[in-house]
Amino acid sequence: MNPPVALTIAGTDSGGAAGTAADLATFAALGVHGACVITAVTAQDTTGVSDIHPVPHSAIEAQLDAVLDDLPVAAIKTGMLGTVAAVEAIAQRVVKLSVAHGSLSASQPPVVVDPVLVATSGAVLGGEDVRRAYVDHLLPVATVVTPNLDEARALAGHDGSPEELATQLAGLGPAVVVTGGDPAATGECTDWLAEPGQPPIPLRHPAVPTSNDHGTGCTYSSALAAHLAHGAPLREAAEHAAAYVARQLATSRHWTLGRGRGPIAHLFTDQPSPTSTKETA
Ligand SMILES: Nc1ncnc2c1ncn2[C@@H]1O[C@H](COP(=O)(O)OP(=O)(O)O)[C@@H](O)[C@H]1O
Ligand SMILES: Cc1ncc(COP(=O)(O)OP(=O)(O)O)c(N)n1
Repeated sequence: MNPPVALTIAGTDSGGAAGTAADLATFAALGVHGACVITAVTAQDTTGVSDIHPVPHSAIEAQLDAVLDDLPVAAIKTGMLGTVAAVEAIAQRVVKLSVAHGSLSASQPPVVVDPVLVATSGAVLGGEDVRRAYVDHLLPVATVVTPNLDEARALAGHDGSPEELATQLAGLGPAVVVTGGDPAATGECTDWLAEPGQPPIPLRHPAVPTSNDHGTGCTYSSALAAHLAHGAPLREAAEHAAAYVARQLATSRHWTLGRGRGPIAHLFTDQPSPTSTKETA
């Protein structure tokens, strides 16, 4: 039987921790064939981002055509998009896909949007115009959006508790997982899941004490997309994704790679692949 296919639309990280390196490794670890559309090339290591080179719009469109015209994509994840043109182009593709599949069709691939705006190192990966484009164009057509607390505040346009922000952003149309919590203070992470029209739910798990966490958000959103590609319902997919991230953080916690915040592990772990409920062509 074929594995499900997931597509990541994201930037590269030359240090191999975040971006498409994290996404494709996570897909593979979770039994999903990964395809990728590169939106930007970054010169990046464990200490920060030193250069960003956006991929020309026509090359992004050509990659999207190549993948979507050929492969049976069961889930899409977006990471660093970097420019307004890229955000708008992806939003238009999602609308086109929903028209092609019929908006209520179960075969419409879920779209996980990780609204990458600022890296943990402080590097700006999407400016104010990009933030606006997410709110106006991509969030309304996404299945689920996975901002960390800073990104949720930026998207909502004000400070607030994670549950308030999750509820507000879910009002734009997608389900929302505001990730993170305050692991250093509480020893626990709380991700808030809000589905449109429903009260937000806290998803709690123990925090792994580590500073090797570069790529954590990318790994989480890819794991979420992988579980959705296997046919898991959203809450279950979110819980499995957090468990996967915790296991990978535990694997890399004593590593001494690089001078800054080291990478989350992308090595294969002994976690069994999820059972797929989807058949693919
Ligand atoms: N120290 C940690 N231990 C366990 N899980 C963590 C830890 N830090 C973050 N997570 C989890 O990783 C996922 C991504 O969260 P987050 O760190 O907020 O992403 P980002 O890298 O975008 O800031 C969430 O499920 C969050 O709860
Ligand atoms: C190319 C690229 N995409 C996304 C990120 C952000 O990564 P994330 O996993 O959200 O968090 P940090 O790596 O910043 O801790 C990135 N840095 N590069």
